[in-house]
Amino acid sequence: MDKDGIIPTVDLPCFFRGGDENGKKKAKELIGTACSKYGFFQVVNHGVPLELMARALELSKAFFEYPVEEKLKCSPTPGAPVPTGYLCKSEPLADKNEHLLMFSPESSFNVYPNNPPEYKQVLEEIFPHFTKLGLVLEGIVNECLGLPPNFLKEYNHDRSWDFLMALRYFPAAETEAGIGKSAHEDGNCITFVFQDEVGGLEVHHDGQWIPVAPKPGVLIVNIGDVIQVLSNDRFKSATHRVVRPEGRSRHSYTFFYNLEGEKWVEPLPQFTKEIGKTPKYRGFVFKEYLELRVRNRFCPPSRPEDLIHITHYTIPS
Ligand SMILES: O=C(O)CCC(=O)C(=O)O
Ligand SMILES: [Fe+2]
Repeated sequence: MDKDGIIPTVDLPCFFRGGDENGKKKAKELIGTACSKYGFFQVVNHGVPLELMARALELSKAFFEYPVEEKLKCSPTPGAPVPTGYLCKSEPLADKNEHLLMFSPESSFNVYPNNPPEYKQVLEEIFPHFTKLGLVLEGIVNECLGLPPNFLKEYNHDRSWDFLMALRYFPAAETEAGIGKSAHEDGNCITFVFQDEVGGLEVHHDGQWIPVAPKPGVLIVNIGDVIQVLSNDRFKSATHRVVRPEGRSRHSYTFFYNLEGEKWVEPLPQFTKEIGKTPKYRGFVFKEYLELRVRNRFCPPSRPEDLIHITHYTIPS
């Protein structure tokens, strides 16, 4: 975040069109600093077609307007790492939103709405653009962390746990706090977000909540807990939340560039013994952490301090 409260924006065309080594170097420097200071940045010229992003938002607005019976036709299939399809979160949960979730178009867990008729096709079309961008940004993060070439790509080679969510946040009433998604950190590797003109995403930095102003076509990128642990806190998984505005719905999409569930996560030797530092986390199997987080979301503990965060694995110093 600059002094004016705007999170850094990075232009990415050099990574898609090749050439321009100077542009690449500049973008990498910006991203490296943003990841260690804030855990958040924004990207433009990211390769995801802008008209597809706009169309996806339009279609999810139409979908979430349908009566609940229609939306429930797209109910979760059991067995997926996280429930796919349509899910509504409202009373008694603090977070008031509804979402539609899908894994990659090849996944047998996906359930799609029949209406609006074009929705499935647009979701299936946009998904691989995020996979591609995830790979590009993972490569940049790999370089910024000074890891051996392709280290993260090889470590995180299985794309079957990546998922995309279309979200609708209910309008807040005049008398309520209007939380749409409570303060949290993302548990995955890298997240992409795009939001409509309503806004509402906020990042916690230096004790303050900083709004991420909506800008059409811009993608917000944030580092998740897995990268924070691997890098032994070199890169930050920042706390963020969504505030619901009064009187109007807010729509967004999030793409979670994830990790396969059986993967072992622990601080890498490059950030511990090779530089004489102690690990800040004990190792864990990724899916165990994910399960604890899913349980948190659907059966929240009565005391907020009992919510599971990555600090669950912290080694006391
Ligand atoms: O809707 C948004 O803008 C962000 C949602 C979010 O933080 C999440 O799904 O983890
Ligand atoms: Fe998040």
